[in-house]
Parts: sequence; structure tokens; C-alpha cells
Amino acid sequence: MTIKIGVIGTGAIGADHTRRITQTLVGAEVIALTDVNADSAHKVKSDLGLNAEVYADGHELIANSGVDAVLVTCWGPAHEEFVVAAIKAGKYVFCEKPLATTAAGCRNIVEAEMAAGKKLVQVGFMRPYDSGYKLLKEAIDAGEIGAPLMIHAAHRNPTVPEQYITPMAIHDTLIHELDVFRWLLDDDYVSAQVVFPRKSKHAHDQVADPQIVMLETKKGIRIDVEIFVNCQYGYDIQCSVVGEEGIANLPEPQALTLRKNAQLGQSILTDWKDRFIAAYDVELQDFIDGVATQNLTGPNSWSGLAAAVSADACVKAQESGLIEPIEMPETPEFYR
Ligand SMILES: NC(=O)C1=CN([C@@H]2O[C@H](COP(=O)(O)OP(=O)(O)OC[C@H]3O[C@@H](n4cnc5c(N)ncnc54)[C@H](O)[C@@H]3O)[C@@H](O)[C@H]2O)C=CC1
Ligand SMILES: O=C1[C@H](O)[C@H](O)[C@@H](O)[C@H](O)[C@H]1O
Repeated sequence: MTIKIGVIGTGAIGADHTRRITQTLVGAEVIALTDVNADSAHKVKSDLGLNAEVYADGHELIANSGVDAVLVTCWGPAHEEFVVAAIKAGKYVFCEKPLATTAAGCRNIVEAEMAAGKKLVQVGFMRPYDSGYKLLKEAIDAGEIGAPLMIHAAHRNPTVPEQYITPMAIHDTLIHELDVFRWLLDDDYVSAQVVFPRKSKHAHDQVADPQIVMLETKKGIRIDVEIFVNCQYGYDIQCSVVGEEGIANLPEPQALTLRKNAQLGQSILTDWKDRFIAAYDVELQDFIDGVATQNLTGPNSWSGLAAAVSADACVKAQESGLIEPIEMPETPEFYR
């Protein structure tokens, strides 16, 4: 059985996910597309030679009885509306991170899914599918470094567009770390603080950049994450887990080391599409397989809510300059 997929939002990642479903993954076909910029949807259809229909909006696409599952890859503020609509239509939905830009939005999705009585949502937290993060998790779980004590991390982008503003450093960028550290450490957060170093001249007026976020977990682990979204030199994700008996570092992406003209160097990736290409493939194949077997096993709505609860506290800490508490709700039986 081929899973028929509808895509809401055919921008950068919507087009990339449509490409991978069409050219790389197995078991699914994109038969419906929509974007508020209709030209974008038509271009993806044409570029990939899809036998697909372009819909006026996401609700029309969801209502199409031929669509088995929905990809929500539009802007973050529009996620909640379409995820809830897909759930109410009884359709599986892969929602790119963030599930919603606030915890309140995620709670609405969780309540709709629990009312539907079936786990229909996978969230696009792809780092637990990344081979490097899986090596980190294996080392920690095997006790290779002893009990983790600290994490030093960095999330660096070369540049961001004008519409990227200060809170997005949390709910659109740091949200990856907020999710993956819970999984790596099997732990939850208790507080957050945000400090602002000297501002980069490459950062536009509406974004404080760089930022340093400091988190504390229930086990007492201290985490610092540098968010630097105008670093110019590349797309650079760093994660160093310091334990009682050793340090485990996220592997650098494979790259050629070149000795030439009295120089020694490696290239650095500049785009998230390349840095996590394999993880995106694996996460979406997992989603397709989960729909086919009616059993999703990837990051679920509760993962989205937990990350959003922490993100809300980080955004508050951006504004207050204080150490803000993070109160994580108890995980319902439905999501255990
Ligand atoms: N997992 C990851 O590593 C990444 C995740 N993302 C996430 O994917 C989502 C999209 O990001 P990008 O593709 O970079 O943005 P983008 O701006 O390139 O594409 C978003 C598209 O959504 C469309 N759109 C906005 N509102 C809509 C609506 N109500 N209905 C239909 N279409 C609508 C826009 O016209 C645009 O074409 C965001 O939530 C972002 O956080 C983005 C990049 C990487
Ligand atoms: O998910 C992503 C990418 O992974 C980038 O690292 C972030 O900075 C970007 O905002 C977000 O969409």
C-alpha cells in the first residue's frame, strides 16, 4: 500500500521533504500540495514531475479523502491550526518543529490527539535519528564517560532572514537542543537563563545575536548553548557532553582533510539540508512506515509540548534577564 501524502507549505523544507519522499524514500507518494504562495506549490509539482493537485489552502487539502497523511511544513505560527485539523479528520500528520510556537498551542494539539484516542502526530525533531547523536546517546547510556555533569553546545547558522526575530532563536532554533538533550540525558529541565554577549554587526535590528542559554536539569546537569545565527562561516552544530570520567563530543560531519599549498583544512557545511540529510531521510521513512503499520514511534506531540514548555521559559528569560523556572507537566499515560 502506497501512503498518499499532502504537503502544507512548499518552501525550503517542504520542497526538500517532498523531494525525498518522491526520489529517496519508499512507500509513499505526494499527491497534494498547498502554499499561500501558490507559485511555490506549482514549482515543486513541476520540478519533481508530481502527479499531484495543488489546493487553495491546507484545510481543503486535509479534507481530500485521497490524502492518508499530511506534512505540515509551513511557518511555525500556522502549525497548530493544521495539525489540529488533521487530527480531527483522523489523518496522520508529520509536523515540522516546532509543533507550535508556544506550550499553549502544543497543549491544544495534545488535547485534540487524546480526544481522538490515537497517536497521529510525529514531530520533526530529527536529531535523535542522526548517527552522530545516536553515538553520543550510546556512549552516555553505556557509562563510557560516567554520569554526565555538563553539556557545552552551539547552534550556529551562517545568516538568518529579516523575519527571523529574537524569540525565534528559542522556539525555532534552540528547540532542537531542548528536545535532543531530554533524550540524550533522560532528564528534564528545571530552570533557564539567557544572556546576550556583544551583538554581532551582522545581526539585523530585530534579532539579538548571539545569545547564550543556560539550563539546569532535575539531575543537576548544567547546560550552556551558544545560539549564533549570523556566524557567517557555516552551519555548525556542536555538542560536548562532560561526564565524571570522560568527555563525549558530537562527531563532525565527514569531510575531506586537504594538505595543499602549505595549508591543512576541511570544508564546513553551510546548510541544514546537508548537515542532517540522512537524519531527515530516516525520520520521514520512520513516519511513512508508522503510517503504513498504524503505529507511529517517532517524537510525538508530548515531545513537542515538553520542548515548548522549556522554550516558553527561555523566551521569558530573554525578556526578564532572570533565572526562570521550568515546570514540566507529568507525562500522561497516553504518551508513556
Ligand atoms: N527540522 C529542521 O531542521 C528544520 C525545520 N524547519 C521548520 O520547517 C518550517 C518551515 O521552514 P522553512 O521551510 O525554512 O520556511 P520557508 O519560509 O522556506 O517555507 C515556509 C512555507 O510555508 C508557507 N506558508 C506559510 N503559512 C502558510 C499557510 N498558512 N498555509 C500554507 N503555506 C503557508 C510559506 O509561503 C512558505 O512557502 C518551520 O516550522 C521551520 O521551523 C526549517 C528548517 C529546518
Ligand atoms: O530547524 C532549523 C534549522 O535547523 C536551523 O538550524 C535553525 O536555525 C532554523 O531556524 C530552523 O528552522
